[in-house]
Amino acid sequence: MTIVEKVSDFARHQNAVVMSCRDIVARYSRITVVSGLNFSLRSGEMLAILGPNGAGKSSMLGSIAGTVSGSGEVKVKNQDLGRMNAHLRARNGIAFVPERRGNIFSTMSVKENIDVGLRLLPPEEREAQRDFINDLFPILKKRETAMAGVLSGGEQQMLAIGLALGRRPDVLILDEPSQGLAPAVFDILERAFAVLKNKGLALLLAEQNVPFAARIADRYVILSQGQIVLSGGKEDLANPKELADAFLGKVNG
Ligand SMILES: Nc1ncnc2c1ncn2[C@@H]1O[C@H](COP(=O)(O)OP(=O)(O)OP(=O)(O)O)[C@@H](O)[C@H]1O
Repeated sequence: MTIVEKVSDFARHQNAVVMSCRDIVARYSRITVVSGLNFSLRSGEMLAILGPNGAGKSSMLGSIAGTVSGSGEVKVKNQDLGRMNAHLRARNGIAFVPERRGNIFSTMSVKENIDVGLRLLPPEEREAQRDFINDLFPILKKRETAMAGVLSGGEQQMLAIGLALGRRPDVLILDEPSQGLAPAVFDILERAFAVLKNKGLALLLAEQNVPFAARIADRYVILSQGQIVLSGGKEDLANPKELADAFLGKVNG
């Protein structure tokens, strides 16, 4: 491949739709809390799902990742994962970092946690992916023998993301990664997300922290009572306070 072909191949790859979701529904028993959500996500793009407590962000992400009951089409690279369980969705390109780093194993070491993520990769590819994760978050290498449960909140969040990246996903779904973290950690996460976007990952982020989302997201939707009430792009995200005010106004009626 010539350099020109390589560059245009990269550009094509950057623009490709990686995930498309249609008619996403989330429910608990017979109560529907999210319905009729439609969106798509391109390679190298981050979509932020904004909204207050109880808007349905976690339920929406859970329905897409397969951890919350629901329905809808969840296409990743043109394969519909919508009827698969969470485990199969994970094998087919979706990595999910739940709220409060709920995917990490606190009584296992940092290295053992990363091993859990890597186990779905062919053995010969695991060390390169481990190196990638350690380059993204060097603290994970430094603390590899520490128990996950003794890490700081920020370190745990990095581990949760590192674990999720182990299987080299196409889509990384993050539920409020900034929650409870020191602002210094925001910088580390922002840099890491930029690297992941450059690599062509598609990122779906639920956040209540609008200024944090505005630093890294390319587009946003605002969720209220389980429905998208507003959507927009970088131009609105450049003014996170206005957006937060507008969305609180909207949500509050
Ligand atoms: N396990 C559950 N059983 C029943 N209802 C639930 C359950 N989890 C969430 N809900 C309800 O679903 C609705 C959406 O909640 P969800 O947690 O998805 O919102 P959210 O936007 O993620 O808010 P938060 O930021 O507080 O997590 C709320 O009315 C909530 O009470």
